[in-house]
Amino acid sequence: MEKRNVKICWLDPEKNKDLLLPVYQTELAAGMDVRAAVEGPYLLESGAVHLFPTGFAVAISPGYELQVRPRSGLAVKHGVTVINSPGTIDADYRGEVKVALINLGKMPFLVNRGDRIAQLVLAPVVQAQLELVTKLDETSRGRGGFGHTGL
Ligand SMILES: O=c1ccn([C@H]2C[C@H](O)[C@@H](COP(=O)(O)OP(=O)(O)OP(=O)(O)O)O2)c(=O)[nH]1
Repeated sequence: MEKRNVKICWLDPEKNKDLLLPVYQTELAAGMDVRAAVEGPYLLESGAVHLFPTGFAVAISPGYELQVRPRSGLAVKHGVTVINSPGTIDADYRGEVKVALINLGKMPFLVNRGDRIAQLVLAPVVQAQLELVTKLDETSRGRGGFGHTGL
């Protein structure tokens, strides 16, 4: 599989030396699991949103983004997901990578330091070059959308 360099650094290496870098759990996994750098256990109440630290920053190649996506196990078993999924880490961002979780489940969810809370997917990006025109070409769909073909 094609690999692309992503520079990563701990923001406070001394404080975070107990944490592991994001890792692909299987050979062909698309996402690297990312761990919570919370200082102690954090209880995410039902219905609550919290921005979790990861303790690291990255530098991605131009033309790529890192997407912050939910882990399906957390979503299905506990209703815990990434509220802005897929979160976008821009190639020019040098701040701490953060994970915004929401607890859509009925029970509070405990996040411990080092828990795998989301996954990061490196994805290519193409910027749109907008061309302002007065009329668009016609298509058979036209303006139909939002279920106009039926459910
Ligand atoms: O889940 C996320 C989403 C974003 N970011 C960081 C990296 C990203 O490059 C930056 C800005 O994200 P975005 O463009 O989605 O946020 P915004 O609300 O539009 O803020 P800004 O005005 O800073 O672009 O915040 C994260 O750490 N985690």
